[in-house]
Parts: sequence; C-alpha cells; structure tokens
Amino acid sequence: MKFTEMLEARWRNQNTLLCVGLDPNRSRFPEELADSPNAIYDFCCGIVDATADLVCAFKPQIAYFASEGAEDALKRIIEYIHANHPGIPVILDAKRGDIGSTCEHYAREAFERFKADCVTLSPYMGEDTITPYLKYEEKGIFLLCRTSNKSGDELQMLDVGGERLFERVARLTAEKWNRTGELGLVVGATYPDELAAVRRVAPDIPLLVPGVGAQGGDIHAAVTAGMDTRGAGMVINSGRAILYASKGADWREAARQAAEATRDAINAARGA
Ligand SMILES: O=c1ccn([C@@H]2O[C@H](COP(=O)(O)O)[C@@H](O)[C@H]2O)c(=O)[nH]1
Repeated sequence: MKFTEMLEARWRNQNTLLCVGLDPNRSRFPEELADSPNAIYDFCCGIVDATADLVCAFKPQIAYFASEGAEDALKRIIEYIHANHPGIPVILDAKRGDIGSTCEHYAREAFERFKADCVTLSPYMGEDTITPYLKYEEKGIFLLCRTSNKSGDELQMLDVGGERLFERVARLTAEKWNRTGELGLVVGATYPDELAAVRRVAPDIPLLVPGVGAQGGDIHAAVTAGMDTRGAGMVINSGRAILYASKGADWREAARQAAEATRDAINAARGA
C-alpha cells in the first residue's frame, strides 16, 4: 500500500492528524524502566500501544537510537508497529541527503533495513539526491522546507529571485520532483505564516508539522494555516510533550491523555 493511501485512511477512518514522535531519551524514562536492558524498546512499544488509536503516524527519530547503539531496537519497534497496529505508517526521521550513489544506501537503510513507510530528507543537494528514494515507488518522503527551529530562517527565508528559498523547495516539490505522488514537506508549526505560504504553493501536498507541544507552536494557528481544502493534509508531530507526560507508574496513561488532548485540539481547530 502506498504511504499516502495509508495516511488518507488514518485521517479518514480514525479522524486524527496527530503523529507521535518516538524520541527515546533514557534520562527522561519512567522510573520503572531505569534498570531494564530493553528500556528503549519497552518504552517505545508502551507509548505505541497507549496511543495507537489516536494517531495517523508514528515518527521515530533515528538519532535517539543511533546515539545509544540501539538500531536493532529501532528495527524491532517498527516491526512491532507493523505487526500489532497494521495500517499505521512509520515515518523514519533521518534527514539523510548526499550524492545519488550514497543515497541509494540511505534509501536501502530506511526502506529495506528498517522497513519504514516514509523518510525525512534534506533537499539541499537537489533532485538527484532524491531520485534513489523514488525507486521505492510506494514509500513516502518528507523534504525539509521551513523547519521549526529559530535559525532555519538564516537560509530558508533568503530571497531567491522573487520567492523565498523554502517557497522554492515547496514549488519544486509540487511541480517537478513529485514523480511518485508520495512527496511531502516538513513545515514547523512555529511559523504559521510560512505554513500558509507553503499551502498556497503546494495545495495538495501532505505536510509534516513538528513544533507543537514542547516547542510551543500554536495548534489552532498551525491547523488553520496548513490544512488542505478537505480539512486534512497534515501530520502534526508531538514528541516530548506526550512521551514524558509522567515519570511515574502512570506513564502510559499520562502519555495517552496528552495525546488525546492534542488530537482533540487539532480536531477542534479543523472543525472535525
Ligand atoms: O523542523 C523540524 C524538523 C524535525 N523536527 C523533529 O521533530 C521532533 C520534535 O519533537 P518535540 O519533542 O515535539 O519537539 C524531533 O524529533 C525533531 O528532531 C523538528 O522538531 N523540527
């Protein structure tokens, strides 16, 4: 099944645009996992089970696993999601971009080794760095466009001949690069005006929107600016605000409550 079909099905059937980010940080784990050798796996699967019916996607960030030498746990967590919650797409947040011959290996890593349904990429090196990923025709790709961090504007807001660089990325994605129909854009909830600008250039492209929760992005402003004409089209990520809602024995329930509140705030803003 294509990535966009999986997303569409979750948006429609589960009525949710929420994505839970799986960014496991040992120093913030619940006390009961402190001595567990499988803490990363157990924590992520606990969060997955507690929130699965509330999400349209899960987004593990590879750095949290690689820094711990826990790529095997990442692989098993993705297998766990596919086996126990079929139909929920997994977006591997890897942001890998390089020359084409190297990207063939990054694409294999994401789609064959980890079996992700979608990956995040930097478009900074241009189209031939995206091409190797497009060979996996059913897989999704979210290209960094207007990131949620403060310093993103040092480059992304530059005027490149009548439009800003992030708008050029959005235009190229919508009009030239999207040969599989599976491309999307990363646009931070922290910049609703730019979200609206991206939506004008790319009316039908899915947007991965980090920046709500711990980064303080305004859900109502982001949803109003970024939803498509059907009131969908967004994958709104929240990580820390959900993952670390409690360190106590109630960590699963607390994560679920935080996820539910976020999903409901998103739905209220889209009038769903
Ligand atoms: O512009 C971007 C692109 C990616 N991210 C990633 O999203 C999550 C955000 O986590 P929170 O805990 O909800 O802040 C994290 O994995 C980032 O690497 C982003 O924040 N901004």
